[in-house]
Amino acid sequence: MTKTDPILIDALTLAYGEHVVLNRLSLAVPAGSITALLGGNGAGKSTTLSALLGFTRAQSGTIRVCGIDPATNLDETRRRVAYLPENVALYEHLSAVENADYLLALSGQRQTPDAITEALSAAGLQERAWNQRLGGFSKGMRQKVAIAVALLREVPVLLLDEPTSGLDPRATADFNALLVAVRARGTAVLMVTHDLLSAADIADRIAFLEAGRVAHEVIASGPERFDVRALHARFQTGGEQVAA
Ligand SMILES: Nc1ncnc2c1ncn2[C@@H]1O[C@H](COP(=O)(O)OP(=O)(O)OP(=O)(O)O)[C@@H](O)[C@H]1O
Repeated sequence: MTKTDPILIDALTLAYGEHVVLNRLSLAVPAGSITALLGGNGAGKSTTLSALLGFTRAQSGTIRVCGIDPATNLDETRRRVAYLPENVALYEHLSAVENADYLLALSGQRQTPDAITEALSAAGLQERAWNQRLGGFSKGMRQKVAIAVALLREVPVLLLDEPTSGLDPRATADFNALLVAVRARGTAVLMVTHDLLSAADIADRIAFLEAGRVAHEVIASGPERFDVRALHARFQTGGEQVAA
């Protein structure tokens, strides 16, 4: 953990009423890296994202997005963050290009039509879909529009909540390839997921959230990838047997 990491959480405690969800949670995501945040249902993964987005306030501890406290400087934080929820919210009656144009305008980061189609292409959306209304789009196609907008915004921080849930293996592989490209641009990526295969394939670090804090963290070393069976076993036993 260094002070310059774009995502920095230190000793964060967050409770809903009496229910302590995050208990002195510490987590850092360096620039140009992907961290997968794993944990059982209700472990506090989405709450962590919510705190980073400034939607939910912690009781104590430190949270910084590119050095900015989301709790006190929401606008500056959101300018630096792209967030993909599990079900991306886009405008059904607008085309892919119009959605991108409108969302970029909302964030004050408008781009030329050429730049938009280039980003949709880079995100893997086929040209025939660029000017179609979103009504008939699959979940994978919607994710591509959303990630194209994130690419165009050139944000230093990307937060994802279960991005591959409901995607078929091919769409998942395509999406993961996009995340790898986003990482190569220097973005800090924090991905909440139950998809152990994707985490093993693309994450640089995997953090296990238990009892409101990171109970275990594994870091990929060189070309070695994580062992999916060992990640799975971690969920079964809560043991310490995960190796990179
Ligand atoms: N707005 C809220 N008010 C009260 N309790 C909440 C609120 N949001 C979440 N919680 C509770 O906080 C705990 C953590 O929820 P959270 O959604 O962060 O878990 P999660 O790890 O993302 O779970 P899942 O894998 O099921 O999505 C849960 O017990 C949940 O019921």
